[in-house]
Amino acid sequence: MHPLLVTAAIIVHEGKILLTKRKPDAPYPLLWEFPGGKLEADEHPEQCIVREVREELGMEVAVEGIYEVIYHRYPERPVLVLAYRCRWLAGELQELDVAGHCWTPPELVTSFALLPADLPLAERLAREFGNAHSSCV
Ligand SMILES: Nc1nc2c([nH]c(=O)n2[C@H]2C[C@H](O)[C@@H](COP(=O)(O)OP(=O)(O)OP(=O)(O)O)O2)c(=O)[nH]1
Ligand SMILES: [Mg+2]
Repeated sequence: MHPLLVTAAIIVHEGKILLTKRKPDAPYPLLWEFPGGKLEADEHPEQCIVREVREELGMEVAVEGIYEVIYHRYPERPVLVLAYRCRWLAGELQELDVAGHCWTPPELVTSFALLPADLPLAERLAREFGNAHSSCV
């Protein structure tokens, strides 16, 4: 089966990363994830992530670049998650279409009850951002 195409936003602000909680009535309820969602027909993935962050949180973001591409097999179907680094430009954060949010230090992302596809992403964030100030030789 072809994977579902999904975009996700890695938003780093003041050294913390934004995680959102999935709504109780969504698939995989109440798990934590990076804001984002499914690519629509004829939509560029970078437009998709900007739209999803706006719809879910009311925030305007700029896409800085691709961070990671994750292929994961869920029991129902595989997904291909395009995770983009994004910068918060404007707009107050509002929980418009999420059940909660948390700004978390990069090294703690792995301790959240995340969607399974996001684990490698969380580990990479902890490695690359978490010890950025203490691992220089
Ligand atoms: N948004 C998001 N989805 C993810 C992540 N990791 C991951 O496996 N997914 C999966 C879960 C879902 O199967 C799919 C995206 O679902 P979604 O529920 O966010 O899609 P959406 O925002 O378009 O929601 P809707 O319009 O169907 O309500 O991708 C992630 O970090 N962020
Ligand atoms: Mg979503």
